[in-house]
Amino acid sequence: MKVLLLDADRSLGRTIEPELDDAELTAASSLSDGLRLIASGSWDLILLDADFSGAGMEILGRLHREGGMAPVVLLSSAPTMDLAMEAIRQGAHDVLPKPLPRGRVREILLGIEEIKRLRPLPEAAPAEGTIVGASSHMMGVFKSIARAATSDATVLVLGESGTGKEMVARVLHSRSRRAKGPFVAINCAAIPENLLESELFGHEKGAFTGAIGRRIGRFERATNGTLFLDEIGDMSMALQSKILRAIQEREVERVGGGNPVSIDVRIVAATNRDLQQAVRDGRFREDLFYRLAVVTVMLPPLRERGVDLDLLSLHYFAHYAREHGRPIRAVAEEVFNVLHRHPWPGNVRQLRNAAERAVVMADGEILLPQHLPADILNPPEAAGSAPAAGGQGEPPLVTLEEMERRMIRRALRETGSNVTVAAERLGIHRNTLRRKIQEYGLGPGTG
Ligand SMILES: Nc1ncnc2c1ncn2[C@@H]1O[C@H](COP(=O)(O)OP(=O)(O)OP(=O)(O)O)[C@@H](O)[C@H]1O
Repeated sequence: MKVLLLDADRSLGRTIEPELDDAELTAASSLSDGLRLIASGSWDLILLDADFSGAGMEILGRLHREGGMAPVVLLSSAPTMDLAMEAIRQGAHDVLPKPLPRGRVREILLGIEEIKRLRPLPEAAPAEGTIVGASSHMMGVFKSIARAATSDATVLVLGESGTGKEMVARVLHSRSRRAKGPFVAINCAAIPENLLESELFGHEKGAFTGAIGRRIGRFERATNGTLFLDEIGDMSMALQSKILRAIQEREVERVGGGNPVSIDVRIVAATNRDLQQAVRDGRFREDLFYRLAVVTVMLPPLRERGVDLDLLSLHYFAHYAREHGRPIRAVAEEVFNVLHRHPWPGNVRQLRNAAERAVVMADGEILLPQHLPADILNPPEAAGSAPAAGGQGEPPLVTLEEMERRMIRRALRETGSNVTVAAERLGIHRNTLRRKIQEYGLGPGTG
């Protein structure tokens, strides 16, 4: 970064030098030098004394009119409200009193750097229901979906809450030969056990107290389509047997009913529980497990998906900017650093919610870290000291690849993107670091 200081007081340069880090300072103390330097260089920041040869405000106004790209910070040993307001009207980036408050110049430089490193929002929105992802794990998921969609095989979708299990079920349906048929979803954990059976299989009139008419169950309603059994791991053993029977025999019996009704339904089941452990513990029928898991799709938690976090957040920032009519056109790089530090226990659902809240808070064209919800800006793992190994408060495990990515981001941030120094601090050769920066897409301008 190149900083130009226009001030008659030559000692000011020495005062701010320690705050410049890697930035390069050029100073001018006379008007002619100042004007020549302004015209000659492309500056990242201009620090301009309001009294500079009696022409500070005039220079500011001229830079503004000429549409100079460098932000100008006006310095004044006697700042007043009128001066500050006039300076802002004339396009000043900021107004600082002299002597300069310690640390302010560094803050301004960091802010400029942050705003310069932006990622544009995608303009075109993918079709509703598109699963966003480009990580190698998600590529595997897409392949499984593509293969499974062309058959009637039962699919078991596994993953933590909010990882997109229902989305996968819907895509499986919409890409299958049953796409024109119904997609019927039922959350087995949300319906009380005594009602679940008649919800699934239906009941005849008078089957039990309150059964005033015949009711068609979800299995029957999904005929020629797909039945999505969500949270299947929470079902009682008795109902598990009935589901197994329905799948095996391809027919259901309504509660209190006589003749079995044949069904032509494709089953997709999902759970956020460890079903194999449930089988070992005797809480889930092994035969049903194998019936359901003809094809298994495993959705990784968001914190392990690396590049998907960036794609998903850009996707949802753009989505909500359109929905709420916000003119956001880009996102500051630091926003992604903050998002990558968060453990995302609620996975994509939580990210989606955070993205909407950030968009609503954003008041300009650029979405900045301060627009993110407070719980995301201050992740629990950053607070307090490291808990004992295996303790409850321990941050969740992430892949080594994700850990490496985070450490590289941090090293780059803390060294102002100085690859040589960052490589030294990471204990690797700078060529290795350059390669990794490319691999992870962390370089400036690489998006
Ligand atoms: N890969 C993705 N691309 C775009 N949006 C996604 C993706 N994964 C999840 N979402 C969004 O996140 C939210 C949660 O997804 P979904 O309901 O499919 O998760 P789930 O695993 O079924 O959750 P639960 O276990 O709590 O039922 C939805 O709003 C969905 O649109």
